[in-house]
Amino acid sequence: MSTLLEVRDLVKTFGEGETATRVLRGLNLTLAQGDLAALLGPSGSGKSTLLTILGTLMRPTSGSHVMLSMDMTRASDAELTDFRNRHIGFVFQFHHLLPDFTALENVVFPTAVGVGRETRAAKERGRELLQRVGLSDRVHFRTTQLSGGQKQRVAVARALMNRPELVLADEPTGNLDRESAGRVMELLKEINKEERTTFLISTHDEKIAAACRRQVRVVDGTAVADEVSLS
Ligand SMILES: Nc1ncnc2c1ncn2[C@@H]1O[C@H](COP(=O)(O)OP(=O)(O)OP(=O)(O)O)[C@@H](O)[C@H]1O
Repeated sequence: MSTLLEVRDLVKTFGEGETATRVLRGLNLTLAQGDLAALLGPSGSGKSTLLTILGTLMRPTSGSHVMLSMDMTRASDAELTDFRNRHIGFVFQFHHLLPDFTALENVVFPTAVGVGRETRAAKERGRELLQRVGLSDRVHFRTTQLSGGQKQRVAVARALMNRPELVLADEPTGNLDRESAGRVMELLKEINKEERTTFLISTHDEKIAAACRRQVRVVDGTAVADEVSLS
């Protein structure tokens, strides 16, 4: 399998001097194209920090970060923004949908920001994605008219809008009941299989982690213990 991204000796320190907190302490991780990986670790171990760096939303203090053969540590802010829009999707614990907009408008939004308007092709893709996540009958519903699980499925559709190679999900099921959580996880698995989209999913839920092919554990911000499940 070809390598999608690699970080080596990744260090992230917040603050300076006596109050400095060293969160990531030389972390190594390689993701292959098509990986479906859970990111586990105790609260405060640095999972969100790692996802934020991999999403190019924050720079590491030191270490290397290469994705799709591009050296992220040498890229300008504008290059990072462009790269992020093209290649990375995000799903968060809280859906972060725009409340006054419909499901379709929320899904199309990332593209609309990129090109300055909602093209017909973008709307078509948005509709297809909403159908894919099982919400074809909710296309024109506003965010406020959707259940928690439905909102999170809209957020998954939105993350896929620009056909990203990598989707970073930070506790995507953390706010959902067990049944909705299971359904969202099933959906991520199907998309991973069908489109070979790579997923890195941070979770405290061992059941969600077990549904992934890889389990990556952050231990003391230092080592990453990696277990590849056989199922
Ligand atoms: N901007 C910041 N400034 C200072 N410290 C920070 C900042 N962001 C995170 N931290 C610290 O870094 C550590 C790791 O936080 P992070 O959110 O990455 O952990 P996590 O593993 O995602 O935790 P959880 O499972 O609870 O979400 C915490 O001790 C946190 O206080």
